[in-house]
Amino acid sequence: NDTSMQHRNLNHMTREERFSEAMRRTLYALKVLLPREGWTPVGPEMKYLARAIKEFTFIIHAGVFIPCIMSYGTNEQIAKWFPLAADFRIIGTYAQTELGHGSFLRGLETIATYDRANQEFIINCPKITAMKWWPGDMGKSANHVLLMAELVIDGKKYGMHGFMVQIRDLTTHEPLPGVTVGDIGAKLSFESVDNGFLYLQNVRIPRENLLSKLSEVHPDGTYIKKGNQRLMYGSMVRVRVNLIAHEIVMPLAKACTIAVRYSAVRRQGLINPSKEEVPVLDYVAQQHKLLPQVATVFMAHFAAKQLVKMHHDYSLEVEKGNTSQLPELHALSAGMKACLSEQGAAGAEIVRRACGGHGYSCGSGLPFIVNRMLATCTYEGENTVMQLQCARYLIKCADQAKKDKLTGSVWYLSDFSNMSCTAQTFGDLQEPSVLVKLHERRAKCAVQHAGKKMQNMVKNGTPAHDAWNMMATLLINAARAHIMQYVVGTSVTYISELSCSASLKKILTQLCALYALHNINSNCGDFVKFGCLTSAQCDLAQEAEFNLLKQLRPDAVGIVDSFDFTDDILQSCLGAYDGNVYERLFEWAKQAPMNKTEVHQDSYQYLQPYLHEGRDVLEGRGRNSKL
Ligand SMILES: CCCCCCCCCCCCC/C=C/C(=O)SCCNC(=O)CCNC(=O)[C@H](O)C(C)(C)COP(=O)(O)OP(=O)(O)OC[C@H]1O[C@@H](n2cnc3c(N)ncnc32)[C@H](O)[C@@H]1OP(=O)(O)O
Ligand SMILES: Cc1cc2nc3c(=O)[nH]c(=O)nc-3n(C[C@H](O)[C@H](O)[C@H](O)COP(=O)(O)OP(=O)(O)OC[C@H]3O[C@@H](n4cnc5c(N)ncnc54)[C@H](O)[C@@H]3O)c2cc1C
Repeated sequence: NDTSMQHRNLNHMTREERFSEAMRRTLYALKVLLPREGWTPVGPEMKYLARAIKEFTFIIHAGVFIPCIMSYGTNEQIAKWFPLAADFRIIGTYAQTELGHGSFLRGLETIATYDRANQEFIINCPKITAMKWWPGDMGKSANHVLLMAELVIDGKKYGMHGFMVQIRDLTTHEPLPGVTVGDIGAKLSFESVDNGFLYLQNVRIPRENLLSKLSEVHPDGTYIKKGNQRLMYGSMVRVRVNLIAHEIVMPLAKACTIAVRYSAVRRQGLINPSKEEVPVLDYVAQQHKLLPQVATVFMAHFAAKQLVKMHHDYSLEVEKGNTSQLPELHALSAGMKACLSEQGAAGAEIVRRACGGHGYSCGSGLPFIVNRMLATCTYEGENTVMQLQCARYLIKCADQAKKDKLTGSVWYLSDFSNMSCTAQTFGDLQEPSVLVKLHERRAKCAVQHAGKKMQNMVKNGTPAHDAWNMMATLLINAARAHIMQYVVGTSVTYISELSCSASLKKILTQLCALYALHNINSNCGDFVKFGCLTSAQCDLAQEAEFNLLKQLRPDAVGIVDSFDFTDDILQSCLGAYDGNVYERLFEWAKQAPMNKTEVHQDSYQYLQPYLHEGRDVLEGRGRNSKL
């Protein structure tokens, strides 16, 4: 109810207005509105905030830069920079991606050369492709960066390290000497974020600005490794784990709320010719578009909770020096981020399209969500690259499964029990345990299939790296299959352990079965190819899905209402709680800047001569038409 937090209509604002409005609102919320324990905003307001603000600023500052200080800094460095960053007295970003490289980190070209005489690092972008490009909050907001650069001592390269680099004056906010920085221009979404470019030429920083939890450089230039160097990639793992809830589950839930509510209101066409027009939600085709996406919200939410818990447990172990969980966590977080962002972004577009013409209007609130979700497929690890990282781990585990009993998320790779499906009715295929087994078997076969193909190629003389490249599509499919079995399995477990009413558990179980069956029916080639299902059982799987659509239809609106988004959060003429779609659309359109005046003078000047000629002809004064 705080008017300072109410959204102005984003579609009627310029990019610069949105940039400064997001900054005003973010700072107001984080520094004025929210109770804080130390730096962390706490209490129910924080949860509301994460749902409420359509356009944050300082996502990277809060979500990446500060956590990196904690992960890569020594206690002294944390004591120095954390309080400043936590209180927004310095604004930072995570500057890793370059104009020439984003996925292949070993190809990054920015270098930090140690100058022993002055005990400083000299930072350089040796050529244009080395310029940092994309980091959020960097173009106009940040005055510091956590710069990921190649450490060089006496000509020897030591790999990517993190350096704290000040880029703007703390009084004037002007770029410092040797710093060229700015905004990279208009993007598909994130209009309020100043993703930036940063060109550094002979910028000097003190030796103490190398974040030294994992390695350090002594004054004489001696390099000391202090821990598992893979922990340098830790910030990306943490963001991948956290972004699923914030940037995939939440936006998809908003899109589903809008589309399901609108579909319950929008009447179009007849099912029974003798009856009146029906709400489009009565069409099974519409249910088939919307309800599996609603199910995805819940299943992704349950799986993400499990992954966050796994990351938390791993973090506690790392504090004790045990990094043994890192490979599995990296593979799972990379795979989950890739597969759920792919599903989420595709799902948001499916439900947008299901709203017809008005789904194409920004007044629906859907283009904003769809465009923003598309970015999740690219940032924090491009999806293909992430799926291949996941597959790399699975192939290794499949080899190990031949001699060891595996545990954790890959346990099923060493399960050699009979996994054939005995389902005789579509009801059998709605059973959670049957659906879990089917997904495990499909994943196991997909991993083994990809591995076998590569082994055969290598046996026939193909170099391993070429076999890997040529089988990439099978490896990506194996990664997807692995994640799907993880999502279905964790969701079934989560729901079974949930203490809630029987009616709620029934709905959640139906949604879980719908998610699993939709995945089976969308990938039935794999399920038949790997002997998981017969062709007749595939027919049953389709029947099972359609039956669930029918069962869930009466509760569809109630289910999305349970996401509890206010109208101000949704900012949607189609998804408002009162269902007054047409009045809201008309009101919204009238507020558009284009309608500030009845006549748009700038364009009228071009049209005027022709209109006047037309007027004269119609009033009998003009010359005949040239035509
Ligand atoms: C209010 C706040 C809320 C916060 C919520 C979050 C909101 C988020 C909003 C999001 C806003 C956008 C933010 C975007 C930020 C960014 O995009 S930051 C930049 C992201 N960039 C990347 O992710 C780069 C991706 N590339 C890589 O990670 C690496 O290049 C690679 C692909 C992994 C390859 O690296 P390389 O060193 O070449 O490795 P390999 O040879 O393939 O493997 C070597 C071994 O290392 C293991 N490994 C690789 N990565 C990791 C890791 N992250 N963790 C642990 N281990 C890793 C890999 O498995 C190999 O192991 P072995 O098989 O045992 O050899
Ligand atoms: C909205 C947004 C915000 C961002 N914020 C930040 C930030 O704050 N900080 C930051 O450092 N970066 C940020 N990034 C950059 C982001 O991390 C990179 O864009 C991302 O890692 C992808 O790298 P790339 O752009 O080099 O793509 P590329 O890797 O060049 O991808 C191009 C194509 O090559 C393919 N490809 C690449 N490598 C392989 C491979 N090994 N095998 C098979 N195919 C491959 C990819 O699949 C893709 O199809 C942001 C990006 C976006 C879009």
